[in-house]
Amino acid sequence: MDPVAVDSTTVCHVVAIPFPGRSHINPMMNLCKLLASRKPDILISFVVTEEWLGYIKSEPKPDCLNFKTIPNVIPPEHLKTVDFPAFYEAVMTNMEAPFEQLLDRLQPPVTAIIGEIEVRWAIGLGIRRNIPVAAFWTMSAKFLSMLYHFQIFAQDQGSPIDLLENVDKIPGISPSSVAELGTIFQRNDLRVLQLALECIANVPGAQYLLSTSIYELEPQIIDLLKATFPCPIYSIGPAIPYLELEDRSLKPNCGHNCPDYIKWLDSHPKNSVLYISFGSFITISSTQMDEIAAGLRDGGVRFLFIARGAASQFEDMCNDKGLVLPWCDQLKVLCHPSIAGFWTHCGWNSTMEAVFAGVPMLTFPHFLDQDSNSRQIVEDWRIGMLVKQESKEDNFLTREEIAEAVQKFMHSARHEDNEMRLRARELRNLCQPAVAECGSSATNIDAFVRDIIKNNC
Ligand SMILES: O=c1ccn([C@@H]2O[C@H](COP(=O)(O)OP(=O)(O)O[C@H]3O[C@H](CO)[C@@H](O)[C@H](O)[C@H]3O)[C@@H](O)[C@H]2O)c(=O)[nH]1
Repeated sequence: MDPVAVDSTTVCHVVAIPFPGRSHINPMMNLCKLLASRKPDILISFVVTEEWLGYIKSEPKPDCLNFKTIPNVIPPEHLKTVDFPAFYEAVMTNMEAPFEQLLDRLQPPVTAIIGEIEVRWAIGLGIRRNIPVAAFWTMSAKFLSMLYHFQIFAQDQGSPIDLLENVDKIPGISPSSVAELGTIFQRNDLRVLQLALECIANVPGAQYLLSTSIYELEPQIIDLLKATFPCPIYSIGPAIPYLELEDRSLKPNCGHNCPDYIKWLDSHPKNSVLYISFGSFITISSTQMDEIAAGLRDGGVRFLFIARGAASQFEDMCNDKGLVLPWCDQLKVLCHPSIAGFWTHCGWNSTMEAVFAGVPMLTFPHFLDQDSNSRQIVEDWRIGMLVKQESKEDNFLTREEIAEAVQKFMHSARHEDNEMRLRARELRNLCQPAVAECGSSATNIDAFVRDIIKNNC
């Protein structure tokens, strides 16, 4: 890595420490790019493991941002989902010491830390070292509020799952969200939830809280969080790569530099393609993947399917109807005019990208916050439909169910005057101005930069 160039205009040295995972590193990097775009003389050290540096070192980054590494003290990426609770635990326990040693070596001295909330030790370390911490949350404001109020309520009361069975009211949580918490506790590993609650319990020790939501999207919840936490809260979302949408090589009809999948999208009519991706983290069983492939074929809709490691297995199913790829530039795909809808697992980054692009969603939640995001999409914002009303144990879809669901969804999503599509456009028109000059998120980013410089640099 290049030594950091520090010149006389450097005013502030911020260290960013994301949770090691694509859907955490991406929004943290997007936040850093936003900070750099508003204040190019800020100095940012972006800390990842050596393994992660290998994945991201060639990605574009602002000049004021430098990658810094700690050793690979956690299990490798390819083993992450084999035992996620053990991976999560390792992040909580193994990364702090090497991070602190790195902190001692960084020059000029660090003036603020942007620490992801799920990196449990970041806030405590900041308190111990007298370095202010901005706690960074990569999920919805609603999910943060639910978990925070639940852990306050649950303190010293035994097993959370037993607690939820006998309660219909928890201060700060609406009765419908208490029911949602029940589903979340049933569907997820209790060790992971326990660790997530421990992380969230630390938030009141932070000097600042950065939310990747947009104020206009969750105004009441963000106001509730402001009344709950002692520190200032800045909703700066969406933390997605909208600054890069201007890249000519990924626009429709962009000529010879264009990736083949954008050319393929260019060749199809407006609102005609279903985009399918289940994020960077969850593993879909091979049996379920086979059903998805067969259901898409039988459903007869045009699709672009991101199958990650399994992509090569499904190429044969495509004929002239679809394209299967391991990965793509998701926001650019979602913003392409030929995309009619997005079949998603409801990760928060994907949700925000679809909202930003004004694309309706077919929801298929699996893990942690995804049930809650799905409810927001389908019930609160009315910009999507659930792929199947699943029972508590069964989140499996047959090919017949898939064929029927994608046909029904596409029938609605492709029509300009369909209510779900109109609502998605309305929400886009509410959210895109937030990132424009003087919009709520742009104003909050400026306020955050001003505050950390005024208070800490
Ligand atoms: O072909 C692809 C597919 C995905 N992505 C990106 O991968 C990320 C996926 O993130 P997300 O939609 O949040 O899904 P997960 O990877 O599953 O995210 C985990 O982390 C999120 C943030 O904490 C949680 O909301 C999710 O539930 C959790 O599974 C996004 O930045 C996408 O743009 C691509 O760039 N190309």
